[in-house]
Amino acid sequence: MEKSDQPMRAAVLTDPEEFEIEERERPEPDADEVLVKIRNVGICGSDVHYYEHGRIGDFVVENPLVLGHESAGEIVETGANVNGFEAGDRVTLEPGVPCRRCSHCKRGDYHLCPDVTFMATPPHDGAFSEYVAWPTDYTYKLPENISTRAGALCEPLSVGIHACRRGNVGTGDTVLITGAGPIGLLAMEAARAAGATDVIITDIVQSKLEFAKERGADHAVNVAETDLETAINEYTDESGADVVIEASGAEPSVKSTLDGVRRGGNIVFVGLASESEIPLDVVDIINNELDVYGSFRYKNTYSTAVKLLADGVVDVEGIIDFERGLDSIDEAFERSMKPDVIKGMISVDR
Ligand SMILES: NC(=O)c1ccc[n+]([C@@H]2O[C@H](COP(=O)([O-])OP(=O)(O)OC[C@H]3O[C@@H](n4cnc5c(N)ncnc54)[C@H](O)[C@@H]3O)[C@@H](O)[C@H]2O)c1
Ligand SMILES: C[C@@H](O)[C@H](N)C(=O)O
Repeated sequence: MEKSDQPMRAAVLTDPEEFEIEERERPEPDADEVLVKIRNVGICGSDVHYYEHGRIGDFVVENPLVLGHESAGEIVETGANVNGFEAGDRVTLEPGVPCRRCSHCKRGDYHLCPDVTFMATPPHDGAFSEYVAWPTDYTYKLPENISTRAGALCEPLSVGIHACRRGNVGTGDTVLITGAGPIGLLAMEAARAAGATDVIITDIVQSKLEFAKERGADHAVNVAETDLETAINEYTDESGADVVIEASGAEPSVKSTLDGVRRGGNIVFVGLASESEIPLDVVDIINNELDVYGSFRYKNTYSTAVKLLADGVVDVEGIIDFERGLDSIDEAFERSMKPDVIKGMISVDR
């Protein structure tokens, strides 16, 4: 067991586009918590957004903040009441911890808890640091065959799994995924795991579409050059996709979901558009009896993500473009802003 009276290093966002590596007190695990030595943390688009703009909507970085919510590492200490976990266990951390008492939590919709503490969402610190103390009920063991790099990406995979569950993706389905970023690509993995036999993916960056095809998309449509409806009609014998998962957050893409879905099909909105009000043809939704779902974060997906990874049903590590140590976090964030980059990974003890 490591000594817990030593300080730790953390990358702290002190100003827009400025990290400082600070020495901080190492957290003490509470009775129901484990202390985790963080190994890997993925860089998410929301981290990059806070880095660039200092805010996402109503969430404003008012005080220095540790970013990072896609994390995995190794337990080094356990709280007094902890059972079932021990030092040396490699784990992934679900970043949202709810109150466990409100009506949403009690209904099982803990991801909708208004008092959730979500890593790297102001004012709560995230995981770009050497240690994090975390409650065991939001901590998941990684079997031997899952790396902590992959374990960290249980987070965006969870977003994909939840979106597929919301859209009821099933065996033999044709799924249209708009946006081939990390969320779109991992939604594709989740859709395949749920039984989708045909996946059509769109983007406006050709290299991302080529990458999506290498990763198994049946068709990749560059919607900057090709009309989506025409392409979908061609690939689905005029019927449309059973499920559309909007994972770009781009306004034209949000609108085009109605062109891609079949009559009676499902649309799942995952991507967060910069404009929250986007006109959609309600008569079209009624006449075609479409089911339209919002998909917010996830619930009860981490165990599934770990099982899918352990069984080799999904791949997440393949989306990592580059890996950097904590000291190179500025460079990693600058690089993550380039449009052809999919996923940067911080390896804390690199
Ligand atoms: N609902 C949730 O819980 C949740 C969770 C995580 C992320 N998100 C959101 O999901 C979206 C995707 O996340 P990401 O990390 O993959 O982002 P990303 O920016 O890496 O990927 C978005 C992709 O969409 C592409 N794109 C842009 N315009 C397009 C268009 N008109 N048609 C098709 N593709 C287009 C971009 O080129 C990019 O490849 C973001 O809006 C993010 O904020 C939502
Ligand atoms: C769910 C998570 O990946 C997302 N970026 C959020 O902050 O809500």
